[in-house]
Amino acid sequence: MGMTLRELKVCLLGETGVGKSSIVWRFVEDSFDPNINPTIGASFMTKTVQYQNELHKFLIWDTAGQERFRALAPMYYRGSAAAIIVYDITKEESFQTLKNWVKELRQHGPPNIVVAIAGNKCDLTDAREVQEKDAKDYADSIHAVFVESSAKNAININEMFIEISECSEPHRLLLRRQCCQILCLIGGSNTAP
Ligand SMILES: Nc1nc2c(ncn2[C@@H]2O[C@H](COP(=O)(O)OP(=O)(O)OP(=O)(O)O)[C@@H](O)[C@H]2O)c(=O)[nH]1
Repeated sequence: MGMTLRELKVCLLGETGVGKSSIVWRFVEDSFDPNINPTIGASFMTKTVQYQNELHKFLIWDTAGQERFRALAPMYYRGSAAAIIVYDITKEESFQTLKNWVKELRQHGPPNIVVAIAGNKCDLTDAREVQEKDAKDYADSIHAVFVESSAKNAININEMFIEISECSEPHRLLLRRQCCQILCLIGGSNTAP
């Protein structure tokens, strides 16, 4: 029996150096490079995982966090089903930048985009500047998925992508149902499947 394939376009946003590329690298290749270079423009990767008898194909756009690339971001978040906004738990300023990304997505992003907030580098607890509870409360207030992650130690990376996929699912099923109804109407039937 064939499996259903679901495609999900995901973009990563957040200040430079918070670990966006490292998160993608950990998810796609299950590896970590402490000397990874800053992203130029954006990079694209895909990964397909099997989850509950379905194949979930993630189409991942990793954007560059450096200010000079900021204007490019809309090209990547437009049309995305989900956005992972990353901050660094050891840099309070990166959490403020995250809030600006949330505002921008609300104003200019797709209306039903699933937002996930990742407090990355949670292996560096001694240098923590952002309290987990504060970030979680903020994420709850905007109905976002929230994890503290470590690309270095492979904490909550796979889990976050699966959660994003689960959150996106009802919307996608709803869309499919609407498509079916439209097709039935075109075909002259008034009974939706
Ligand atoms: N300790 C620790 N370091 C990390 C972690 N994730 C990333 N880093 C390090 O943080 C630095 C920046 O990581 P990147 O993945 O390049 O960050 P980025 O957000 O993609 O940066 P830009 O491409 O400039 O936007 C690198 O030295 C990484 O090795 C983590 O979970 N823990």
